[in-house]
Parts: sequence; C-alpha cells; structure tokens
Amino acid sequence: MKLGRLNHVGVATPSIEKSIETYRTLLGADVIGTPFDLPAQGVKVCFIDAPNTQIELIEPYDESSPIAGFLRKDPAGGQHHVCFEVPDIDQAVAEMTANGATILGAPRIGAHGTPIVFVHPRDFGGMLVELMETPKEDH
Ligand SMILES: CC[C@@H](C(=O)O)C(=O)SCCNC(=O)CCNC(=O)[C@H](O)C(C)(C)COP(=O)(O)OP(=O)(O)OC[C@H]1O[C@@H](n2cnc3c(N)ncnc32)[C@H](O)[C@@H]1OP(=O)(O)O
Ligand SMILES: [Co+2]
Repeated sequence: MKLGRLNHVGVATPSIEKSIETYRTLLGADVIGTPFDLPAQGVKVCFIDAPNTQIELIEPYDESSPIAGFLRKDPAGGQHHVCFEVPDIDQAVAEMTANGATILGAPRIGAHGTPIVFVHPRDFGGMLVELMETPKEDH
C-alpha cells in the first residue's frame, strides 16, 4: 500500500453554520460550496478550503449518527478523524487487515464520490483514520 495525500481533517460540530462563521471570521477561510446531507453516512457536511488540504465540518444527520455519539461525550465538538488518500481502497483494506488493523465495515461512497473506509482509533494511538480512494482525475 502507498500512503497518499492528507485529503481532509474531519471536525465534529453541533452547528455547521456556526463553525463556518468561525472559520470565516477568525481564519479568513473560504467555504467550498454549501452544506449538504449524506444520510447514508449519518452526517451533514461542509468543506473549508485550505491551501494544502480541507477541513470537513460534520454535524449529526440524526441521533443514530456516529457524530451524535461523539457530541454526547464532547458537546462542543472537535477534531474527529483524519483522511488519507490511497490509490486502491480494496487493496488498502486487504493489506491493512493482513497487518492486523481493524477495518470498520465495508467500503462505501464518501463525500468526494469515491470509496471510503474507517480504521479503528485503537490502531493509531487513539486517532480515527479514514481512507479514501484518490479520485481518478487526480491520479
Ligand atoms: C462525510 C462523509 C465521510 C467522508 O466522506 O469523509 C465521513 O467522514 S463520515 C464521518 C462519520 N463516520 C464515522 O465516524 C464512521 C466510523 N466511526 C465509527 O465506526 C464509530 O464512530 C467508532 C469510531 C467505531 C466509535 O463508535 P462506538 O464504538 O460506538 O463509540 P464509543 O463512544 O463507544 O467509542 C469507542 C472507543 O473509540 C473512541 N472513539 C470514538 N470516536 C472516536 C474518534 N472520532 N476519535 C478517536 N477515538 C474515538 C472512544 O473514545 C472509545 O475509546 P475507549 O473509551 O478508550 O474504548
Ligand atoms: Co471524512
């Protein structure tokens, strides 16, 4: 497996609108598009642009969302995951599983339209890692 770019840092928030305002006011950040729902992932999403990566603001879509569980422990939200690109998600899952990692579920389509999968935080010293297949146009 070959580790790719840091695609985004996921940040859990109880209010995407308030977080956008914070990133705009304090950092002069640009928002990419407008917030959108991804019910299959249990989240509402919006991306903040940075020169070398993106911040993925994620708000619970409903109470069964993994972000709802995260906010129950930390109501103000905070850094939730980091997302690295990989060239081939199935190969990454096979190799990481063979090397003892715990992959959380099967690959599904993420916010960038390519397959994603999550690796349990215990495999990375308490950091939840998302792997995302690099979009074909970026290869
Ligand atoms: C926008 C779509 C998509 C994209 O395209 O980018 C996304 O990013 S969606 C993002 C939201 N989706 C997910 O997070 C899916 C993967 N997450 C999970 O499967 C679960 O949240 C989890 C990581 C397995 C935890 O769920 P669960 O076991 O039910 O929660 P607990 O509260 O019991 O936690 C167990 C254990 O793990 C620690 N934990 C939980 N969340 C995180 C986290 N984000 N970062 C680091 N550690 C985390 C938690 O503290 C517990 O630790 P211990 O107490 O030490 O056991
Ligand atoms: Co993500």
